[in-house]
Amino acid sequence: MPASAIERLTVRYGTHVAVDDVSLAIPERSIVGLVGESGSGKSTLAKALVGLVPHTGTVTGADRVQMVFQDPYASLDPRMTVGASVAEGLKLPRAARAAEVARLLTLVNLDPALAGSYPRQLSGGQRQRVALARALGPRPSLLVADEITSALDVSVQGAVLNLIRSLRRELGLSVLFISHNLAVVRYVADVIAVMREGRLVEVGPAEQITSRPHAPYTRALLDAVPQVGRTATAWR
Ligand SMILES: Nc1ncnc2c1ncn2[C@@H]1O[C@H](COP(=O)(O)OP(=O)(O)OP(=O)(O)O)[C@@H](O)[C@H]1O
Repeated sequence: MPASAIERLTVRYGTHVAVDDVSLAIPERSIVGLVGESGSGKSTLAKALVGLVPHTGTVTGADRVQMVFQDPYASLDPRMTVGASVAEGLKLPRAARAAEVARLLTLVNLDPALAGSYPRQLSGGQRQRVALARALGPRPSLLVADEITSALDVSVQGAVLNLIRSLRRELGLSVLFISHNLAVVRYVADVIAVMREGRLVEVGPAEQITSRPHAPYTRALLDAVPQVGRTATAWR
């Protein structure tokens, strides 16, 4: 049984159909990469999955879902310490919170001493780790990561991708990983879904989609990333 399933999902903004009759399963403990150009409907699909936009069709298995966004600066309150931000979503007695915050920061490979820092004192990569620690607080079974490496320097993108893979392994998380960058998606995902103009063009194992795509559109996306292999190797 999949961790989460989207069936015949349609989202309209006025007369514009942003997501058009999309069905997609996210298997347990797997990372599904959703790739497509800007405006193809990826974020809208994610928002519908977590219940942020009205839609038709059904979504199952998204009751324990958390979402992380592109810009950690925007998602973290600049006036709150890292520790307070991470603690915010925890349903724990006050006395137990500090230990849990330290556990969560350690889980995302941050020094627990950073709990006393403010977002402005951290690098972009560290801020994105804090956003992840905050999302992991409520112990989600499904994580939706929407362009979470797009605002980061290439030099730290790989570390965040490796973190997503290790969180899946250690916590048994399922992940919907959204990016316009096929090289990034290929590195992190088990399954790749390709989206164009609100529709799914094709879905399959990452290896097949990136080596033997069926759709001409996927081939064009691949051709636009000539260094896929080399980039992925550089992140290891
Ligand atoms: N709140 C909104 N109101 C009206 N139209 C919207 C709204 N949000 C998105 N759209 C439109 O819906 C379509 C899909 O947008 P969406 O943001 O889901 O795409 P995306 O693939 O995530 O692209 P990007 O990576 O640029 O965010 C686009 O045509 C966009 O202009």
